[in-house]
Amino acid sequence: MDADQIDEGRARWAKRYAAAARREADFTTLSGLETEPVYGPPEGVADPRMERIGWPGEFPFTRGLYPTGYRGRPWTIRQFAGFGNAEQTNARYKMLLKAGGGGLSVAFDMPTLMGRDSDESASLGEVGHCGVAIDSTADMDRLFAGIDLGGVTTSMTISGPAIPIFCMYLAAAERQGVDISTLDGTLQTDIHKEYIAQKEWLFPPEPHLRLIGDLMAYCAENIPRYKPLSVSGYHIREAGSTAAQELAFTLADGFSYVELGLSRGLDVDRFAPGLSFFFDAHIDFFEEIAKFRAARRIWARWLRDVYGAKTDRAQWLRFHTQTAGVSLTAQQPYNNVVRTAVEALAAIMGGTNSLHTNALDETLALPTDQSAEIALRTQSVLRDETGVLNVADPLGGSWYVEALTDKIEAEAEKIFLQILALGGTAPMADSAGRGADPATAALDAMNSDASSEGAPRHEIGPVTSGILQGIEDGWFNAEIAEAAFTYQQQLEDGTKHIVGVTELHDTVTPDLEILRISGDVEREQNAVLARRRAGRDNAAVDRALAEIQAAAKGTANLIEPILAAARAEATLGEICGVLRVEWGEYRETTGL
Ligand SMILES: C[C@H](C(=O)O)C(=O)SCCNC(=O)CCNC(=O)[C@H](O)C(C)(C)COP(=O)(O)OP(=O)(O)OC[C@H]1O[C@@H](n2cnc3c(N)ncnc32)[C@H](O)[C@@H]1OP(=O)(O)O
Repeated sequence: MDADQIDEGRARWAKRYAAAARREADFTTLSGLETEPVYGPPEGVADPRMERIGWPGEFPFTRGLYPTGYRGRPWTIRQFAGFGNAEQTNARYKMLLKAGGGGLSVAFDMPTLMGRDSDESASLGEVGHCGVAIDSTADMDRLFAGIDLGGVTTSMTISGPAIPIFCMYLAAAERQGVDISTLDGTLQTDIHKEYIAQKEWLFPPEPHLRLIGDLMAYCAENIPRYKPLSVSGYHIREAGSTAAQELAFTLADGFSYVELGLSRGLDVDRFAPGLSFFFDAHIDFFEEIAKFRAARRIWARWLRDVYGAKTDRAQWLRFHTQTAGVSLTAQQPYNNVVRTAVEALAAIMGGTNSLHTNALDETLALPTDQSAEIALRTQSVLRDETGVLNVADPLGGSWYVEALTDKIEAEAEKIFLQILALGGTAPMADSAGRGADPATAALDAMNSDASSEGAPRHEIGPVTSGILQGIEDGWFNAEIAEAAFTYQQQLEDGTKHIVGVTELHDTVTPDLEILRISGDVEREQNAVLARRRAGRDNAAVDRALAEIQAAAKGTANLIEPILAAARAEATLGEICGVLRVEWGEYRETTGL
């Protein structure tokens, strides 16, 4: 880019910055030096990289979504939490909010994640262990008692039974007197990553995608601020992928949800702002920063050029980050505070919108009050003491970070080509012999005759076709397993290191006191559930379940009937049970 174009860009940014809302705060260094809100190439100097780097707040958003960076608003401190019963978790939420948490994030227990009631035999021994047990709307009432759902953004981490849980949340908000059309928050809902990595699905992919399409349509129409999807790379990375695989698989999943929205006739500028993302912040500081910056750039380009999004908001990639659970060690666990701080700093340098910092004991159990407080304060220290809020994208222009951002983007594009090929889209090199561009190939496929022979599944989108085929073939599993195996070998042959595990074993650190969940939680939850079933209007529940069944057999949007069932205190197991009968359960093909 020549010097004039760069200077025009700087002037454009300065205008937007001046017009944007900013916090009144001190943005000098610790010793009082003034800082600029953003730095760029010296005036009058050309830089060919600027096409890809740009300025904060404008396409391709490599440097962030806002001209003000964190001067406008710091990231949201959003600590993922849930354990035991709804009252115990409610107390933890109040503690987190009092201690400076900016938003809520619900961790559900395994029976809830699998769409089962606490008193089903499959739930035995699991109730309240890895999160909170939610059986029906009354549990949501208890979970958020004393917390105004109209005044807080809540993220709910659940994908298989996301829709019934969402409906219970809406019903609980209604009971608080909140106008549900004003709700803001995020539901994970990302079923692709369940098949690819986390393995908590209920049904085969097609009915799950139908449910997600129903949810996207419902939210775009009725709850415009709500984010019905948090497209998640976290679990892909934690399962052992590389950074580039995490980036590529996650963005491809995101493209697939865009294709789903388009296939339902929805307006991309209306529904795309509801797609948010969730990434891992692993321990390689610079690689992670590059990954986050590349993510924004790739997403903006595909949304504009392939899927036709016109507004900034529809081109924005907004993301939550969690520090890498898999990088924590049971050995010398206090070192985990250091790892988490470095990973959190990478997320911040990468411009995360929301952040969870892991607690030092999370590799052993759910956090205690004390370890949860240290995790939260790790973010407070970074935010309030280190000066990271002063400058947008402070590493932008670094030779290393920009080169790594380009490299990881190129790696992701190679993977997009593989995914497209799995779905039957065969991108061609251009006439000049340059490599195939996956975005162009996807666009061509989108525009091709959907019903033409040899274009399998293009009616659902070229990326979706590839993902579904990759899931069916076990391709994603195999790719992730291969990457995990390579890393494990590198640890064993001494190429890579983990302090306290592969080296430096001696320690004076005693064992940690960890949080243990009493078996009483399960017994009490089951007793409460039995009383609730006996006390509700069972005829109304039966009617609501029959409505769900009828809608599932046809094509009507399922949100309203599931919401009616949630209002009637139908349980999660009952709602999912009806759908299991209609749609069956998914069994994966495994293979390495
Ligand atoms: C591992 C574990 C497991 O598997 O068990 C998990 O999955 S845990 C998974 C846990 N997952 C999560 O917690 C997901 C969390 N995700 C989210 O909260 C969301 O989807 C998010 C990433 C978009 C973040 O939403 P948020 O509300 O916290 O933050 P936002 O970035 O949207 O900012 C809030 C508002 O401030 C505005 N805003 C922000 N920064 C600026 C700025 N500099 N200038 C002007 N306005 C600004 C935004 O546009 C928005 O307003 P407006 O709305 O008007 O634009």
